[in-house]
Amino acid sequence: MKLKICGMKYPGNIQQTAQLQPDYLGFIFYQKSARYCTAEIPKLPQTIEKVGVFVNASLDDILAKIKQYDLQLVQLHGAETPEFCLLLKYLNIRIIKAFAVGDYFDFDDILPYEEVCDYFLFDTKGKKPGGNGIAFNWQLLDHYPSQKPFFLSGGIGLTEIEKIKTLKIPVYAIDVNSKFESGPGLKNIQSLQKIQL
Ligand SMILES: O=C(O)c1ccccc1N[C@@H]1O[C@H](COP(=O)(O)O)[C@@H](O)[C@H]1O
Repeated sequence: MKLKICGMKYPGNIQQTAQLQPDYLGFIFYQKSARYCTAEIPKLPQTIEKVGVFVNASLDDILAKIKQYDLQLVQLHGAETPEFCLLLKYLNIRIIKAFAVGDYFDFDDILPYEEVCDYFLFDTKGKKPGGNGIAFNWQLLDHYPSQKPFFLSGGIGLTEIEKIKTLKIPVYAIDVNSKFESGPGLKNIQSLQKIQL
């Protein structure tokens, strides 16, 4: 199982987190988030892929951030349409399409995205578009109908990681965020060091 650490904001903290060699580091480009990233991202080891997280951003905005930060993937965490994803795909941009999961989830919703994104991500439906710090009922994924690899996110801490390891669902990567913070965007390195996948 791969690891994405999301919501990075402070250069020194980014460098310390990178030393833990996660597979992905995520940077939030959603202005209303307390984790909104305006930092200069330090040079990272090539094994770490930089993911820009966007919520209903314009194509121009996404392209500008990809260029400015040399992002390898975009995570679309809003109501982006399959047509919008297709536009990005034509530009050779790799896409993680996020879906908010409530008490119920209709997997028909992911079908139009099957051909136009590289990964799915399932996060908890909450008051905010992301970073709510709450887990959803993962058993809803028992009937996952797709072969596409997916990220699991939403309130994942050390206890949740241990539970995820026992699940039968094919989790490609876990995405951790607020449960490993000392403050918004400031990751707690000691807690992150305890992650064992
Ligand atoms: O973290 C944010 O502030 C955020 C804002 C807007 C979109 C996505 C955001 N974060 C993503 O939310 C999930 C779950 O985070 P948490 O563990 O529940 O805090 C994660 O995928 C982040 O990428």
